[in-house]
Amino acid sequence: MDLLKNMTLAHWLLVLVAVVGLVMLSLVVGVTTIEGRQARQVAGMGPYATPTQAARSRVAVVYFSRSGNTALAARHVAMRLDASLYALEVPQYALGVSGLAHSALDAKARRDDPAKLPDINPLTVDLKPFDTVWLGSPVWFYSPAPPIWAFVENNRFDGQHVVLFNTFNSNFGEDQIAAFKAKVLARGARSFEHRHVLRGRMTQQLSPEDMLKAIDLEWFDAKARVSDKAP
Ligand SMILES: Cc1cc2nc3c(=O)[nH]c(=O)nc-3n(C[C@H](O)[C@H](O)[C@H](O)COP(=O)(O)O)c2cc1C
Repeated sequence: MDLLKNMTLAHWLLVLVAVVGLVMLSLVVGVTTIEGRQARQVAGMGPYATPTQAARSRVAVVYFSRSGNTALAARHVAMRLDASLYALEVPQYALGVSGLAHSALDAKARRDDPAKLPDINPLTVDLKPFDTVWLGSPVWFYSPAPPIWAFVENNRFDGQHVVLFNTFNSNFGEDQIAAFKAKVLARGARSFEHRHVLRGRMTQQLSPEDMLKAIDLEWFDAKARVSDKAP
């Protein structure tokens, strides 16, 4: 009791800072633990290899994924469309606390200054053989994640139909999708569509199987878009 009575405002502020710090730390550790578990869960699902030149369609699927969910969606789309599949790698966004921090900081930086884009590998893909290009990305800070913006910045889509697809937990900004569409059209695309799958907040998310069911239903079956597969 004496200890409490003798505490000054500075002491209380220190306690507050320590408590806030601990809460933040446990949040970050919680998020990275869940992300790691999910990534391991989806890693082996839906294996897909691009078909040989003769068999493949005129559809490409290019995607970035940090914790594997967009990658699973991309493999699924590619499988349905006999598409060529390309993954964009950004090592500094790897799973873990450091990767999470880099992801968040870079997403914020790009929102503040659209020219701030990360290095992606590959930087370019030969898209000439394709009529339709699907671009996949998680949503970070209400916008497609920086790597897919970097891909659009460094590639052309002349005369192509581009489909942006996103996995996300809760919300994205229509203004960000409109800006992405404008960028894709400015890089030569003839048309643009947006498809998305809501996974739900971290503690109550769709299972990977249910996410794929939602994709089948909402992106393919319900709308039965005829433009997906090249003739
Ligand atoms: C840095 C960061 C920011 C995020 N911001 C959002 C957001 O603004 N809205 C949202 O719905 N989900 C957000 N998410 C969640 C991801 O979009 C979601 O978990 C996505 O499915 C992950 O895809 P991936 O497994 O392919 O990386 C964010 C995730 C990270 C790591």
